[in-house]
Amino acid sequence: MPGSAERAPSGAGCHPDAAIHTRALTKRYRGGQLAVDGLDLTVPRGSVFGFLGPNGSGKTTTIRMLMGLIEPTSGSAEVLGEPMPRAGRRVLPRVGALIEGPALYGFLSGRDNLVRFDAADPTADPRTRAARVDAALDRVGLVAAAGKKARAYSLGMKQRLGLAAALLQPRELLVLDEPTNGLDPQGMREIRTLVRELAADGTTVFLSSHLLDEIEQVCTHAAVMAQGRLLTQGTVAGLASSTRGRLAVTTPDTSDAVRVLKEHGVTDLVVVDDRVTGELPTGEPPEDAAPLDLADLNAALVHARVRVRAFGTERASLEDAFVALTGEGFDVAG
Ligand SMILES: Nc1ncnc2c1ncn2[C@@H]1O[C@H](COP(=O)(O)OP(=O)(O)OP(=O)(O)O)[C@@H](O)[C@H]1O
Repeated sequence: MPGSAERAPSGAGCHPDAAIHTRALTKRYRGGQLAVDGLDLTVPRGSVFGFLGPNGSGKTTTIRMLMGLIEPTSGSAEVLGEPMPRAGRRVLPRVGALIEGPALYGFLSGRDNLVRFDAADPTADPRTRAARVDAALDRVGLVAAAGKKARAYSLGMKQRLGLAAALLQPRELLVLDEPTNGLDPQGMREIRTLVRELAADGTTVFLSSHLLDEIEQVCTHAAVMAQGRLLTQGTVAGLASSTRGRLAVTTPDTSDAVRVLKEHGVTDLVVVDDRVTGELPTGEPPEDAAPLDLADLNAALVHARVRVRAFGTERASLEDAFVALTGEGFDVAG
């Protein structure tokens, strides 16, 4: 189906290296709302992929299409190399999902909730159920609280129990919709640690968030959505480095510093009080390290007898990248 506005370089067909691959995926709700507009998304296997966008940008709608919960209006989606929703019965057992909070029975203990989830899975052998449940509780750090009623759990514990349910079977892909939404900082940290651990075991994790900070802390890759459209996707380091940090030098010898920096190709120099900032020459900085010539630059300043109090780059964040992409801050209501 050759579309008109395709940007993905690869042709149609199977994408075995991608955990998720969509092509021109579009959802228009019955009321006319275009929630997802021509989405070309590629989530590499083994990545921790952050699906980022303000409220209402189409993240949940995308996830619901990927999981076969709603039909796309047009376009296609592959999950673990298989077309969705068509191959749902084959694909979904290999995917653990936590969407819009877990459905828990408050009057049951954490352990009994998991027993109930496991029993609802026709492929799960009842003879090994207890071992599976214990392993899942252990995985999310809920062994000590396993006997407590779920309604007495904190929100973070409930999220962890939901994750445990998703982890009763080995999964190739975890899809988490806003997993830290509503959690306190401690709960957020716990979920992030868990995501990192799961990813370290080789599970691909696809998580949506409206928190840039969170994506930056746990994700290797990210895609940025706004108003149903994909603004960009790539490695987190790459996205941030496309908005490079400025060089900043603190010195009492500002005019000498400006001269030396200019000689070394630094541009757009600005002096404010005892601080000189400028754009580093565009070389080919490695994705996640400081540009190569930083040490030489520092040495050159010292050699020219510029007294340097502080020297470094102001690190560009994903937030800077987002602002550069959209020209606006991140807290945009949908
Ligand atoms: N069932 C629905 N019927 C009509 N419009 C909908 C429906 N669900 C979502 N929308 C609209 O589609 C757009 C995208 O919503 P979606 O929930 O996918 O965004 P989101 O990025 O996940 O945001 P949030 O984090 O707030 O859930 C919004 O404008 C929303 O109002």
